[in-house]
Amino acid sequence: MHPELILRPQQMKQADGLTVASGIPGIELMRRAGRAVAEAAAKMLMKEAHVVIAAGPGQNGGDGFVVAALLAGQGYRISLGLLGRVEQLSGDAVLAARDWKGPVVPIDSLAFDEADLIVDALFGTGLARDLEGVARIAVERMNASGKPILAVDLSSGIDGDTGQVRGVAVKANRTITFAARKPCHLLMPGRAYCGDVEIADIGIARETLEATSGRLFANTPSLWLDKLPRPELSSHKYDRGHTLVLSGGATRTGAARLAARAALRTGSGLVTVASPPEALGVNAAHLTAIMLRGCDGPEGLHHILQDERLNSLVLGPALGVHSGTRAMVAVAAHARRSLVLDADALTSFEGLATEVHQAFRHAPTVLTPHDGEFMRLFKGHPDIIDPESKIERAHRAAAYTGAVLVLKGPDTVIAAPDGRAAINANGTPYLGTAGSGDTLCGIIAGLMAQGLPAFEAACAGVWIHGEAGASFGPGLIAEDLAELIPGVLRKLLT
Ligand SMILES: NC(=O)C1=CN([C@@H]2O[C@H](COP(=O)(O)OP(=O)(O)OC[C@H]3O[C@@H](n4cnc5c(N)ncnc54)[C@H](O)[C@@H]3O)[C@@H](O)[C@H]2O)[C@@H](O)CC1
Ligand SMILES: Nc1ncnc2c1ncn2[C@@H]1O[C@H](COP(=O)(O)OP(=O)(O)O)[C@@H](O)[C@H]1O
Ligand SMILES: [K+]
Repeated sequence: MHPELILRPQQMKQADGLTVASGIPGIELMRRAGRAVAEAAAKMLMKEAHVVIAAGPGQNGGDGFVVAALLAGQGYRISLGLLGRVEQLSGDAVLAARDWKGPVVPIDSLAFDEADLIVDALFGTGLARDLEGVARIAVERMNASGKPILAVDLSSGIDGDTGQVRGVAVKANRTITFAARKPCHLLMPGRAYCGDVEIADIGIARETLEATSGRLFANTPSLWLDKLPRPELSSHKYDRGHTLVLSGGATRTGAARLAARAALRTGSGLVTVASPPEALGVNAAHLTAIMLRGCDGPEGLHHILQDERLNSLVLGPALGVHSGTRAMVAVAAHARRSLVLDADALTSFEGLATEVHQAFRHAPTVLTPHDGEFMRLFKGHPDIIDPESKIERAHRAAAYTGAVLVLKGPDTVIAAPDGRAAINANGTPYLGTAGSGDTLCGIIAGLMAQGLPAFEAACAGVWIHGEAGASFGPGLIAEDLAELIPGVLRKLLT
């Protein structure tokens, strides 16, 4: 299985162009695109149903004309409204419009609430500004109709690159996109606006997509499954790594134990919680398979790390926001072990991002901020926090720090300093529960302990975490997550 490539709108345009240059005319691509949409529409419809098609001024509108002609040929009743005038069409849309022999009405005279199905062919990847005036009203009327909506390529009003709403956007039930998904199909809120997304093959070769894509992927197992650790017959626990998780003080120990248990469940051969002296008692009372060591501040950590077998560290959950935590991070980075930094380890650097500039380029390091932690860490760095694209923000932060960035949320983006990135979409809102992020740290560290490189460990960790949460659903608490990991791994590995 190849990893699923995600193409940004500009790259898709380039892939279209290369395909045309290779001998497939643009109108042929458009006919194939329209046919895929018409087939999907037909499956949603009863005989002689009424289909209302909203066509835009560009090539997305051209697809709409193809759909109209094909569905009319199959006996469906078609109303087609155009934003703009037929004489203003350009490119392949001119040819597509000629295939449609029925009337073309102004878009504001379409009766969306009389439709059995609305086909949204207003805008696709060429959306260039916020929707206003007639276009905006048309989208608002489509949404208000309550009728099922099938979007062509993407929901009109959604920015293909960022997934953001440009003024207003169509709430589609389904989307048929072409050749590859675009970032907006995975990033929020675009993912919610596009509904169920299906990729239609219109004859653009995999090599063409590879040549134009910028190493952006959907985070699915095909991206990392071949690298997932599988213990060999002869292997013992010392071959499977040793994860060290730093605990907070006596009243803040749960986060470390959640991470530690997740690392153990993910297959780290050994896991140790390193605890401040005053919290040893409470940690001891709650740990069984996981080992425990006293660790007094940065010097304590430095001392423990003399043991070379400790090859993967988690620092941050409930560690406290202060200079001591910054000093621990410095010790850990200097020790050049695999490292996951989260929560307080990130927030302790609020406004001090220059201290982590290129700090992590020497060893596999993963930073796992949610949006709030990200904004705090990179405060004063508009070049990193201002881009509208979440992918761009993660890319820039990864390049700045030398670490793999896991920018969390319903659309977690994982970006490596070398330019690779993946968008995750398998989670569930039930993962938004106290301690869920601590568990994620443990999964990623546990995978790195077993030798997975940082980017693959981060991607696999985010996916496994998402899958575990989704398999449980309502009532999920962080304690459940570690216990759900074996079920997810079993499906992946057998
Ligand atoms: N041969 C081709 O060119 C193919 C094109 N395809 C379709 O073409 C689409 C991309 O076509 P385009 O690049 O023409 O882009 P779009 O059709 O998405 O939109 C561009 C048009 O909308 C106008 N526009 C942009 N933002 C606007 C706004 N806010 N309000 C009003 N007007 C606005 C632009 O001036 C331009 O006329 C894809 O999404 C896909 O559906 C597919 O059929 C595959 C083949
Ligand atoms: N709506 C959602 N859909 C999918 N995943 C989510 C959603 N909300 C939160 N998550 C995930 O849950 C985890 C929460 O982590 P975090 O915010 O650090 O919580 P905590 O600090 O309480 O552990 C992250 O992995 C995040 O991606
Ligand atoms: K559309």
